[in-house]
Amino acid sequence: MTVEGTSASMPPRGAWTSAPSVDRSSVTTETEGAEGAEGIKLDGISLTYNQRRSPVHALKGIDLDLASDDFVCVLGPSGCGKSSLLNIIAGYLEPTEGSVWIGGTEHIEPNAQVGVVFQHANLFPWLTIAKNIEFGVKMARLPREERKRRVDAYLELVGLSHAGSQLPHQLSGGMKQRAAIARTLATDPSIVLMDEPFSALDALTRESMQLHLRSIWQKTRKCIFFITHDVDEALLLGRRIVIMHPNPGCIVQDFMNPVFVPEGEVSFSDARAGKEFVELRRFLIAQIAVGSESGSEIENVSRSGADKRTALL
Ligand SMILES: Nc1ncnc2c1ncn2[C@@H]1O[C@H](COP(=O)(O)OP(=O)(O)OP(=O)(O)O)[C@@H](O)[C@H]1O
Repeated sequence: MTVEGTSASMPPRGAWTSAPSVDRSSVTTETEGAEGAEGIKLDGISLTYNQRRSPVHALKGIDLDLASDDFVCVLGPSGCGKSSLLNIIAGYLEPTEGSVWIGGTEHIEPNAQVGVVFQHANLFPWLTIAKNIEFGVKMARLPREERKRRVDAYLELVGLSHAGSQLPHQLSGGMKQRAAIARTLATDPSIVLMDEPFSALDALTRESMQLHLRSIWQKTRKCIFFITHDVDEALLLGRRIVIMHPNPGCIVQDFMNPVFVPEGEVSFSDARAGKEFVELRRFLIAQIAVGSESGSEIENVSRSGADKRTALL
């Protein structure tokens, strides 16, 4: 596949979705969500925030089908509605129009099927890492042995078996974020929503977290909806990539990632150096820039992700 220069013109859709390096056999292409698959189906989602001065049309006509084992990375300029969409899938926000289907059931409020990981770990500072992870599992009212088994399993999965008895302040930023991921996964959600989970980490820790997450996904095969501003991160992690544009927020690209590298095949640094990776990165940056220009009006009034979440919760 060749992506020319930094032109934002779209390549033929077929060339992106039939990339030979990607196995689409388990990816939902039909509207399975409403019929019983455990993925997500977004059906005509629109969202308008009713501000006092003028309404903000944050999302319009979003249709998306995700398979139960999809790892989709969502890219787009600030203010294009990524977090709003995540909050709707989580059940924190009600869409103005449209519906969310998970496992054949309309999803209208937060429940244990959907786990969320935010930019900051938000661990309880007075609980050990093991107790933090156990917290969500306790809510599920599982027997004590099962809780312990889960906590141990998820500590191991995120590489924190040695740190279960420590308090959050004794851990590095990356370890805290791994603990937050373990806490979410331990409740066994079928869908994991991640809103820029690594953006507060330094470059080295971030890469190590990316490796961890890819490995976790390959072991658990959960459906992951991952928002990022980092094009490289999307290309390294996402088996599928969605690009949104603002004003109002909509999906302009949705394709299987032709440069996705399964664990153990090529290192991230080798993957990044690949010709196709470089061309695709350039193309995606240009795509995002086009959205950024068309959405400059919205961008000016965009509030920080943290503010919005505080306002919502
Ligand atoms: N609670 C709110 N009230 C009013 N407008 C909001 C609210 N939350 C978000 N918006 C607006 O909705 C639009 C989409 O915002 P959203 O946060 O979903 O975008 P985003 O792509 O996640 O942005 P970023 O990448 O900066 O986090 C923006 O114009 C934003 O200002």
